[in-house]
Amino acid sequence: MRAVFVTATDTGVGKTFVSYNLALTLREMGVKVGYFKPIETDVRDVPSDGAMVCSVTGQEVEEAVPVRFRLPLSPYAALLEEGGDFSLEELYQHMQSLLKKYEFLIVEGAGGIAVPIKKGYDYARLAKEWNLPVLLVARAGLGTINHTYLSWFYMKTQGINLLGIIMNGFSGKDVSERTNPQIVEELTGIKPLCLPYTEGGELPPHLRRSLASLIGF
Ligand SMILES: Nc1ncnc2c1ncn2[C@@H]1O[C@H](COP(=O)(O)OP(=O)(O)OP(=O)(O)O)[C@@H](O)[C@H]1O
Ligand SMILES: C[C@H](N)[C@H](N)CCCCCC(=O)O
Ligand SMILES: [Mg+2]
Repeated sequence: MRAVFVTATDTGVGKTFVSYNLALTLREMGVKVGYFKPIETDVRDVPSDGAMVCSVTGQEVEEAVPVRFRLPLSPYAALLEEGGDFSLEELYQHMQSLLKKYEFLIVEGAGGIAVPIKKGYDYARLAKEWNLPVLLVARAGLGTINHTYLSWFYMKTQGINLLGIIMNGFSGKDVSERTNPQIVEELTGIKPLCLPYTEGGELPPHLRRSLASLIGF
């Protein structure tokens, strides 16, 4: 496996947090790791997701995030609102060039797995057509059962290779956190990796190693 697609049950769930910690771990393991966020929205000057993970991989943000939009929207909505266009084929070719340059590539979506990139084309279709195995990031607390199950079920219908489910941001303040992991496992058959809310954004080494083991390192 030379790449992974990091998706989520929604926006703001921790895809970049997970990508950052994965990149850190692979770099520490001596792996030449790259990051690719094909499209980033909500960009004023420098793409924040790209800047965050490129601070670890050492890439130019321009290489990691080729398509940017200003408004905080899905890529498709941003196209409708801001105009312009981009080629999915060119983005795929860019990924191929990055796969030649790096030993492992972390690819991040925008928002959740069903977010539209163009009319009739969402991130599930991109992951499938780009032949990328997937990590699903989910929230830890109340509401995550529904979101996680729906995302898992949708990916199953699309024939996506789901490597793991990461439940992210355990705070100990939400009573549902006690049972959510068990219920998600019962519903999906996948034992989730549970990550705590972590000030500063860098997980402790043992949890970063658990993350890396999900992608075979
Ligand atoms: N486990 C965590 N501990 C502490 N802060 C976290 C954790 N996970 C995510 N965050 C913070 O929550 C916010 C949202 O996380 P993140 O940016 O990774 O979401 P995302 O899924 O990448 O969102 P988008 O769809 O915009 O790409 C960020 O400020 C991030 O630093
Ligand atoms: C702007 C945000 N940070 C993400 N990049 C895009 C989230 C799109 C969500 C679309 C939706 O699910 O309604
Ligand atoms: Mg992100």
